[in-house]
Amino acid sequence: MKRKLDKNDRPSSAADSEQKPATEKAEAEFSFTDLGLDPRLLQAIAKQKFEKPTLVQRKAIPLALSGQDVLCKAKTGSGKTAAYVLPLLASILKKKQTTTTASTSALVLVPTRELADQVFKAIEQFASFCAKDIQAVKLTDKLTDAVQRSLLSNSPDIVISTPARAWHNVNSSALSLEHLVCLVLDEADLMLSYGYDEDMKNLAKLVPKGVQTIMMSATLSAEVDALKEIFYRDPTLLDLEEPEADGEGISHFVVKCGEDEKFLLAYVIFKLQLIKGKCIIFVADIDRSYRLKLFFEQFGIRSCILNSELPVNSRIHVVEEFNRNVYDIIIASDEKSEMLNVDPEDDEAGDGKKGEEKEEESKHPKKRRKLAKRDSEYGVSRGIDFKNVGTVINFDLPTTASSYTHRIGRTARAGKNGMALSFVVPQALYRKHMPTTVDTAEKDEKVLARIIRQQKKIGKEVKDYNFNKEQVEAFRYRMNDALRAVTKVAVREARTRELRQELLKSEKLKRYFEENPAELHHVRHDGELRTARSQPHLKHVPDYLLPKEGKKGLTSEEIGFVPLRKKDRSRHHKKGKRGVKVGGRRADPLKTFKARRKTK
Ligand SMILES: Nc1ncnc2c1ncn2[C@@H]1O[C@H](COP(=O)(O)OP(=O)(O)OP(=O)(O)O)[C@@H](O)[C@H]1O
Repeated sequence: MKRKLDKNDRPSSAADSEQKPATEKAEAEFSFTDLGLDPRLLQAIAKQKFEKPTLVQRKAIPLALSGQDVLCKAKTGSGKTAAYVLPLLASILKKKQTTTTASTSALVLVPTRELADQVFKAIEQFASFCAKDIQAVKLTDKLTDAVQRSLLSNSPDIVISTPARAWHNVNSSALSLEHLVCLVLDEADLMLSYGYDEDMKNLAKLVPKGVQTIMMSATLSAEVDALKEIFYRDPTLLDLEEPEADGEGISHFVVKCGEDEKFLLAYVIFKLQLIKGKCIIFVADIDRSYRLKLFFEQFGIRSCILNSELPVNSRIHVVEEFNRNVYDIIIASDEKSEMLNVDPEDDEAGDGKKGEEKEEESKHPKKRRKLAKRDSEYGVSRGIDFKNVGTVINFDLPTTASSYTHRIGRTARAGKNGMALSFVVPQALYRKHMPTTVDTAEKDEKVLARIIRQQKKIGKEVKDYNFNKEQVEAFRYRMNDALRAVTKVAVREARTRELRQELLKSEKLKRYFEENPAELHHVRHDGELRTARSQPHLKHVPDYLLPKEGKKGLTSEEIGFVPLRKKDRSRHHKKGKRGVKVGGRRADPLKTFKARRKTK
C-alpha cells in the first residue's frame, strides 16, 4: 500500500521501528550513528566531514534499510546521493557477511554521464573503508564493448549507468540482472524526457520481481508517475520540504534590463568584482556562451565554457577543477534541459502553460534535431554537484520555472547560502538591440511570473535588483567597444577552435585520467580564444569610472559578499545579527555600488 510521508508524518508498520530514532531525537542531536550504519561507512562519513545527516538522509535511509520502495522528492543539493548510496552499501556489506558469491545486487540509473561519474565517485568515497568488499563499475564512459564486458565479467556489486548503456549491456548478456536486489533511479523525473523510454521499458521486463526500487528527484512530474508504472511500483512517497528562515538558502534577485544591458551589467559585475566567489552563468545556447566568453576576454576576465558539444572528459574535468577552486566562472548552456523541461508547477496552476510550451517545442523540430547531434547524455543544471557556488546568474532566463529550480540549485548546496541573480528582458525592450537579442527573451516576463509563483509556494520572495543605471551607464562605451569586436565570425571561430582544442585535451585526459591524475592539473579550460579583435586598453578600468571609495570600496565586505558559511540557525535565532546580514546588506551586495561619472 502506498503511504505518503512528509517532514512531520511518520510512516506506519514496517518503517515505524526504523523511524523511531528520527522522530524521538531532537534534530540537532541526530547523528549518522543513530542510523545504525556499518562502522566502516561511519568512518567514511566522518572522513568526508559530514557532521550530521540532512533531512532527506534522516528520512530516506531508515526506509531504504527496511527494504521499502521509496520515491523521494527533496530539494536540489539536499544530499540525496548519500541518502541512497549509504543504505545500498549497508545492505551489500550485510549480504557479504553470509555469502562470497559475486553478483550484481544494485543497478543505479542516472540520466547523464556526468552524473554517472559523480555517483561513482560518491560510492568510492563512502566505500573507502570497505573497498575490498564493494566493487562498483560505471558504464557510461566511451569504453569499447569489450572493455565494458570485461568490467562486468566479475559481476560487480553495483553498476552505475545511463539506461541506454545498461540496456545495451543487458541485451548483449554482458550484464545480468538476475540477482538484482535494488534498483535506483536518480533524477527520476529526467529519465523519460532524456529519451530513455524504450531502454527503461526493456530493463523493467528483466528486473526481477520484488526488487527494491528507490527513486530520487528534486521535482515530481508526470514522468515520475510513468516510471512507477513502467516498473510496476507504488513506492512510499517522501515529499520533503525543509523550511528556510528568511535570508537562508538562496536569495533570489532579478534585474529588469534591456538586451545589451545584460552585457553591460555582466561587465560591471565581474570586472569590478561586485560578486565574489564562484559563479555559474547560464546562457540560452552554445553560441551565446562563446559570445559572452569572448566579451569577457576583452576585459581580461577569465571563464570556462560548459556545453553539450564539448567532449565528456573535458566536461568532467572542468567541473572537477571548478570544485578544486581552479576557476571562478563557468559559462554554461543547458540547451537540452531547456528543451525538455516542462513545468509541473505551471500545470498545477492550471494555466495551460504546459501545453503552450509543448506547442512551442513542436514548432521547433529543427532545434530538436540539432540537439540530437550533440551528446544526448549531457546535462549541466541537473544533479551536478558544483561545490561552493556563491552565485548563479541567469544571463538568459530559462524558459520554464522548473529549469529555474534546477539551475539555481547549483548554489546553496549542502545547507549553504547563495544568490540567484536573473536578467529579465521586459516585453517592451525585446528585440530592441538586435546584435544581442536572443529568442527566448520574448517570454521572459511570463516565465518570471511563473518563477515568482513557484518560489512563493515555498515561502521565497524574488526581489528586484535596482542598479543605479545612471552610474552603470558610465561603462557603456567600453561595453560597446567590446561588443563590436565580438562579431559573429569571431564567435563561430571561437566555437570551432575551442572544440578542436578540447578534443585534443580530451584525448590527453583520457590517457591520464587513470594513470597520472596529477598531470591533469596542467590542462586548463579557461584559456583565451583570441578570435575577436584584441583591445588591451579595455582590460583596465580607469579610475574616473570607479566609485568615490575607489576599488577598495567595491571589493570590501559590504560589496559582493556572498556568504558561503553553513546555516547555523541556533546562532541566528539567538543573536539575530548574523542572520540579518544574510538577508540584509551582505546578501544584497550590488545595491551599494555607486560609480562616479566622468567629470571632464
Ligand atoms: N550530511 C551531509 N553533511 C554535509 N554535506 C553533505 C551531507 N550530505 C551531502 N552533503 C554534500 O552536499 C552536496 C550535495 O549533495 P547531493 O549532490 O547528493 O545533492 P542532491 O540532493 O542529489 O542534489 P541534486 O538534486 O542537485 O542532484 C554534496 O557536495 C555532498 O557532498
